Amino acid sequence: MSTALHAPNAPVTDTAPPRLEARGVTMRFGGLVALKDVDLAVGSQEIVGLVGPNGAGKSTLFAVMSGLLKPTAGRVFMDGQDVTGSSPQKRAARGLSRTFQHPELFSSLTVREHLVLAYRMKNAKSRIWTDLVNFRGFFSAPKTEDTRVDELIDSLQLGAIQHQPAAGLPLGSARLLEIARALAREPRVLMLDEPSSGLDVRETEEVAEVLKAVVRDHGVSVVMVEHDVELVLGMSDSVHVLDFGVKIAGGTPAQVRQDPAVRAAYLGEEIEKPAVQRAEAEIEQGETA
Ligand SMILES: Nc1ncnc2c1ncn2[C@@H]1O[C@H](COP(=O)(O)OP(=O)(O)OP(=O)(O)O)[C@@H](O)[C@H]1O
Repeated sequence: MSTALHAPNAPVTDTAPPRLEARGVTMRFGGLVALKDVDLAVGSQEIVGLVGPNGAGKSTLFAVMSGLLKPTAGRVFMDGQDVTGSSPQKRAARGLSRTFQHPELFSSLTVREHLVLAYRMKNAKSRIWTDLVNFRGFFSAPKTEDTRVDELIDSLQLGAIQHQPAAGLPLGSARLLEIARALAREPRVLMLDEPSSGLDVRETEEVAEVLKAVVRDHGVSVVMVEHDVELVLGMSDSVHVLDFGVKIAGGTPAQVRQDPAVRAAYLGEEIEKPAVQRAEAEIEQGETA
């Protein structure tokens, strides 16, 4: 069964500023330039993929955008508001939610309880502590909370395991739970750190399908760091490629797939030699023969 979810975000017109934007971001760690003058924008209900070889600067850009790191230069904006100096908590209050590469779940709480807790963090903070000492007071939840949690469980296809404790969940389910938990906070932008890490092909496909449905049903924007290039190219509206801290390409998956610099630097393919170079090489070979 699939329940239509109410989109928590008001529709945004085409002229609206990006939901999340990095502008001219440079990050230095001592003498090392981890990011150099990088731009990246995440529009309304857009899926944006960020890829690049190891050490390219993806995690650093993620940290700058989520507020864990303050850039050496450049700015970060949410809906046109400068949030460069804002903490991760303040950005969360503005509608930024993120997952981590290694799901950080409470082993004894059930799948459903994780979502109830996350929902209350956003909507009813004062109830969290009374419920925790009130013998699983989670069960006396108000209707709107139940409805919202049911919607998330349905949307992320967690129904069959909703009463299981997080301990012992397969990694694919744990990742879906992490995404559901991030969505329970009703974000405008969801940042995903390696959503397919450690998953097999079937689980990766499942996560990709669920993510596409999430964007459609929740009206949320997604930006993800991901090593699985095919996954990113297959599901993103736009893809950005970092190499040695520099953004070497950005565009639609088709544009990025064809980009010679990406193919050379990232996909390990040689750029086809221009005709002149080929001719020169042939002459050289002829002379030495
Ligand atoms: N806190 C730090 N202090 C010093 N150098 C750092 C720090 N964080 C990252 N770096 C360096 O910055 C560069 C970019 O690292 P980053 O982790 O952002 O790359 P990445 O693209 O996420 O790599 P990976 O795919 O391996 O996770 C690397 O050379 C890394 O060693």
